[in-house]
Amino acid sequence: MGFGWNFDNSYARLSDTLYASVGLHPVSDPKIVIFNEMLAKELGLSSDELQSEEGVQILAGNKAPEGSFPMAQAYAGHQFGYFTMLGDGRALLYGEQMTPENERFDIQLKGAGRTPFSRGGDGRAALGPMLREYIISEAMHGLGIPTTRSLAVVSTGEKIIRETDLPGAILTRVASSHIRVGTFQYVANWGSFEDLQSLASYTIIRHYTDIPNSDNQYLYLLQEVIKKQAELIAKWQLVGFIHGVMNTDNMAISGESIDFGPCAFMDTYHPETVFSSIDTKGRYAYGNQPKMGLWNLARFAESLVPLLDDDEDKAIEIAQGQISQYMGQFEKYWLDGMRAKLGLFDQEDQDKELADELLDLMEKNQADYTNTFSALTIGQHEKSPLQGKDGFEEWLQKWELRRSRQTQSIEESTELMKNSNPSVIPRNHRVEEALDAAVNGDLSVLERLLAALADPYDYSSEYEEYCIVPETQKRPYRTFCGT
Ligand SMILES: Nc1ncnc2c1ncn2[C@@H]1O[C@H](COP(=O)(O)OP(=O)(O)OP(=O)(O)O)[C@@H](O)[C@H]1O
Ligand SMILES: [Mg+2]
Repeated sequence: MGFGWNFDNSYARLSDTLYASVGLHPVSDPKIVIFNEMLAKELGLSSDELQSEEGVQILAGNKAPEGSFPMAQAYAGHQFGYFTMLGDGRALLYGEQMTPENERFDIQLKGAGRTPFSRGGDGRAALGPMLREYIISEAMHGLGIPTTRSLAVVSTGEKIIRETDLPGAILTRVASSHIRVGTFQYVANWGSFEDLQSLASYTIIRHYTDIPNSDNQYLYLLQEVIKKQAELIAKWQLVGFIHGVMNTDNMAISGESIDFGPCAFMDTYHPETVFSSIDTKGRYAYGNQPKMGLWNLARFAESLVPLLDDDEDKAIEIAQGQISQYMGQFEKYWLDGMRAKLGLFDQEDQDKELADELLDLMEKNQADYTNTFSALTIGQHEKSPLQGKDGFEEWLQKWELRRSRQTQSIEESTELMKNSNPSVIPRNHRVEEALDAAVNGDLSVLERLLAALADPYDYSSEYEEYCIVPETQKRPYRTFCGT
């Protein structure tokens, strides 16, 4: 039956200032480590073929699939506030697969070798971090959060040199596109006005097709991207996800979460939580994510200025007007999500205060964020990390009174909570445990973790072990980037 490749490479039809076509850099002994059969099916691809000898060659970047157009995309970005030229330095885009449902997805290899944008890097990636991206992206998908996906990880059979020698690997990433805020920054800085116009028009056709008949479609694009990011970052906050490296090159215009380098889920609730070893100032701490989203969107708006009005002052004013909507939108998405987490269908003025009081209690008592909500969900308050803590009883009474004031039954409210509060998240110690075992050749731990993460709102006891917080963390959890 063949692989099922059905490429239509629209990005390659744009100006070649946007990308560099690249050759392949074969690896010596590629082997499949993990493969996502469900995703392959959605893409219209044959799992059997892709896992065959020839398929592995394709997933390793040793042989280009039929109809592909291997390229590295150009982009720039603000990294921890500093602007620089970047581009795919270790990623290779095969092209856009058209699915049986006629949807378009980028098929990209991460870790496929050097490109014209590699600067001093080797273009490679290590097995641990690629499996980590696989786990977290699939966990995000399970949680119902827009995200890039992972089709496969193959080991390369080659060592890569970091602080120590590490096994090399390549991730096949699937994304609705890889257009980033940094792509617009690149074109605004180094491309022509026509390049900017064509990238913006292309983005609208690819991601924002519902465009109304408007005089200024680029203004509409700005509006929609702001809304999508407000919604996305609210979702991150609601599950305690910390991206860790929210540089403008890691913000996708589609509204998908992208680049799961040093990310991690928060266990103990605290707004200042940071896991990334390089984020020494806490720029991308949990509580800063909404405003870093705003900062990035301001950079996006700046890139669009030439398209917003012929008069630059007027264009800047228009851009600022849009950017000023973001925080309000974020707060609305967040509060709507928080109401659902608390089993509330309707709205009362005091709801934000009720949620904030619960978060304060968690912060004061170093309570586990996920387990506090799941204990409320199943109504087993004796299991709550806040049980017996000062002020919790009073809070519970207030919450129960609030719940009883709505027309929906307690059963309906509980159902809403079950669909809004994950019982399973990829806890740091579980992710590390799965990675350790996988790097040492035992994939069973990873496979079980992935099965649990596929259905995180399932409150059956099958995966109970993933809800347990370790008694004491040996040392503060740290994640590392770019390895
Ligand atoms: N080993 C490497 N060799 C060459 N370039 C690299 C390497 N590691 C990272 N880069 C480049 O450094 C920049 C920033 O890296 P970052 O960690 O944000 O991205 P990434 O994880 O490689 O990719 P993505 O954002 O596509 O998930 C990117 O341009 C990336 O291509
Ligand atoms: Mg990146």
